[in-house]
Amino acid sequence: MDEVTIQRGLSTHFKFEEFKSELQKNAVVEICQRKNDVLVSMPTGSGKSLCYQLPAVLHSDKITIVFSPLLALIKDQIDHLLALKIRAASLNSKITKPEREMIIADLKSTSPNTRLLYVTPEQAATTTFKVLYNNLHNFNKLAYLVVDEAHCVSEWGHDFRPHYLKLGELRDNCNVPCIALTATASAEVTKDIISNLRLSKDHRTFKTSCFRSNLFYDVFYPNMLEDPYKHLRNFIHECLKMKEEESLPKHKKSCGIIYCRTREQTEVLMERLNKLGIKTLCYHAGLKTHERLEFQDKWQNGDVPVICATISFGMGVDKATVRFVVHWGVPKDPASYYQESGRAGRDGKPSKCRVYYNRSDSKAVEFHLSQDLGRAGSKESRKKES
Ligand SMILES: Nc1ncnc2c1ncn2[C@@H]1O[C@H](COP(=O)(O)OP(=O)(O)OP(=O)(O)O)[C@@H](O)[C@H]1O
Repeated sequence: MDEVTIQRGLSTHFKFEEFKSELQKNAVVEICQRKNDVLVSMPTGSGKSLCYQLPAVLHSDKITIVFSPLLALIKDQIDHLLALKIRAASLNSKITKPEREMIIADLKSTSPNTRLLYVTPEQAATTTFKVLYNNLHNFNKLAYLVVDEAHCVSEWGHDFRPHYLKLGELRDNCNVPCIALTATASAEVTKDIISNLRLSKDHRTFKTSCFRSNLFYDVFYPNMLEDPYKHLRNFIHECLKMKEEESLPKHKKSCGIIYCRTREQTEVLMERLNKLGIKTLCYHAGLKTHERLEFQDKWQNGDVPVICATISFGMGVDKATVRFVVHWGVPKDPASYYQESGRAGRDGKPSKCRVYYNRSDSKAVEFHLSQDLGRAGSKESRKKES
């Protein structure tokens, strides 16, 4: 496939006049050739999804299967693609029987309209999926197998998911190129991705440093501050360029996320900030579904600029104008912190990431470290045994 066709596809289907980076372009061009397996390791917000979505759309006679870890993430991707009039679907427990039947009928037809099919690794392990997959493979209808958040295949990854390991089995006797994508892959994780997903020896890698030059990080100790809540309010004013008497930023889209460790913390902090004149909502798994959707919508539309959330908020949140990410308490581990703070500044503009770190948090850090060390130890001993 030539570069002119690819460039035209970028503007026709995705409405972008140029690639976000040279690396994004090179990855897309390589993937479009369908010759090799490809590993894409690029920072949060760098446009990894386009690396497989554009090639998937350009191979208009085939289907791309995307393995993705979370239904919320899948929903977000599908909504985005449907808005661009790209046929994408997902087989999961949340869809109705008629919807499922319609998707399967299309996938079984001689010329399916579906370009991208999203499934979780757990769904990929079901018999229904395997039958469908074999059928598509045998009739040469598959363009790519895409593994999003590929670090989940590795026990060294911060997000290890045992079902991800089984995805490698789908690649046995399969000649469809595999595209693995991740934002956070250490050398160990990269090794595991390559071996667990059985990437070919001559696979191509498109990797860039995880450094985000527009993000500015700092740490404050609440114990040493006169009033941590006012300190946070001043930080919000500064990041959103708000004056004290204003309750909304001038740029309606400017906003921020405050990650808290517990549901209760999100509510307490929301209340405090509202009292201090900052319009704030909360988001956690304890809210009713309709409340969660409503609150996320209000934040997404810019009606409320700040959201206090547990880490369940974030995966799939793709708002370009997040000007700050605060951790009200210590993050779980460095890789999670990179992912979560990476929600900031996706439009490339300067943005801030701040941790408010309590001395008591060090106990939580020690606990997580000892868990990680335990995991690393058991992995080493399993390696020795095998
Ligand atoms: N060529 C492009 N030009 C302009 N914007 C782009 C381009 N490609 C992607 N984007 C936009 O960049 C943003 C980030 O893209 P995407 O969600 O794919 O990032 P990501 O690398 O998957 O990040 P994460 O790992 O955090 O999920 C999206 O809003 C997307 O529409």
